[in-house]
Amino acid sequence: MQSLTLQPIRSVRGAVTLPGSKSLSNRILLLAALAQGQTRITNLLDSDDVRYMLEALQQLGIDLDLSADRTECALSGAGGAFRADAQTLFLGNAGTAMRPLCAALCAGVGEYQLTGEPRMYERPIGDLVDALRACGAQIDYLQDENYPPLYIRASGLNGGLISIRGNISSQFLTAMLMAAPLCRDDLTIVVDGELVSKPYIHITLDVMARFGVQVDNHDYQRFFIKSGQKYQSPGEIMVEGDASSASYFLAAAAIAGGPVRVIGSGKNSVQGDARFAEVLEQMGAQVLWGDDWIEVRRGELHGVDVDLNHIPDAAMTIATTALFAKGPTVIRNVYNWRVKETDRLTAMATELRKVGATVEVGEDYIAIQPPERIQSAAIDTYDDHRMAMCFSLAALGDSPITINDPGCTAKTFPAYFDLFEQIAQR
Ligand SMILES: O=C(O)C1=C[C@@H](OP(=O)(O)O)[C@@H](O)[C@H](O)C1
Ligand SMILES: C=C(OP(=O)(O)O)C(=O)O
Repeated sequence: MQSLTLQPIRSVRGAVTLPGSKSLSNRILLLAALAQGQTRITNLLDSDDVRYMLEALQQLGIDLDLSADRTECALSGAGGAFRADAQTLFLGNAGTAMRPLCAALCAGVGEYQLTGEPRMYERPIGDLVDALRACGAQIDYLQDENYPPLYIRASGLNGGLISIRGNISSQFLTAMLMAAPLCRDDLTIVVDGELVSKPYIHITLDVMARFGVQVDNHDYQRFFIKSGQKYQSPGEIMVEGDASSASYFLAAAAIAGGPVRVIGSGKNSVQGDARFAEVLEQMGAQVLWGDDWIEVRRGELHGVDVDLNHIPDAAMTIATTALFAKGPTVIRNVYNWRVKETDRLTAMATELRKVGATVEVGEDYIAIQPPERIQSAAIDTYDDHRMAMCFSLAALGDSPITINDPGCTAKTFPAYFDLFEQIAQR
């Protein structure tokens, strides 16, 4: 396993053009594949998660033409649900491929095996499978009950009234919503209990609307989708910059100077993670907002006690920013950190302690008391891109920080460490 040692960084400054959003790239690709007409997608993210979606669509017979740098894609939609022969689709550890494809495939015809990396087999999918079975889907678990790999015998989905649990992942509801217009009848989806990561549902509804499908949204608790609506290509569509990827650069600016401007996501962003900058502001940073950019400068940072359920991915960046704040920081309501790329509550606590922080972890929160001085450490990343990226901030202290397996950023941001170096001043 390779490692990367970051020498201490004195300050940061500059502008970063963000790669395309993972959440938007995979939603747009899937809906373009289900739509009538050709879609030209620009600023597509080139990363492992998107590659798995692209490869799956090609295996499903979708004709697509990628530019040499893989950030532009012309795709001819199937004009409805997939009808393919038995296929094994390998989806890595991409939640945004596994969950939405599972539902979309059930809406069509064919037999499919959905597989992935070992960690994917530890990430639950039972709540989605239950909802799909309530619409008549035939899905079998090939190993453990409630987890991939899955075997799907697809013959279309019925409509009606179904409920879905939303307390583990919003991606289950996203998957049902995107498949809903393909159902034989109108579909009403009721969320059973709490819904986590709610802003991602806003992204889903926004992309569906751009492909011509209307959803009646009753306060994110009940959704009605009229059947017979067809996804229509919008012609050309540009992917917004990734707001979760922006968080590392903005946090670096809040800690060590700036200004740093991220370009591609701003006050008009459809992504909930753009609101990460509000948390930095609450901690004492100075934030400027443009339509499609955000700029941050250093402030005297102080710890905060915050519920970050709405921005679970960017919330990890607050955990390492807390190393530089005065006083403790508590991040609450992030139980589902435990079912993502790794158990992020445990991993975060272990690695924060290595650099000298005092950390308390509960079932759904983490409390971080920063150290007097950040200690040099070799950070394990647990095959979790966000562990690697958010711990790069620890190099803004005055000790070198080693990141083990920095290549794991390939999941969503292969060029991360190159861009981070470009804003670093030593
Ligand atoms: O829908 C999406 O694009 C995502 C939803 C979130 O997952 P959960 O809903 O499981 O929290 C987020 O963590 C993930 O990176 C992307
Ligand atoms: C949780 C994440 O990914 P996924 O889309 O696989 O759920 C993430 O990117 O932090």
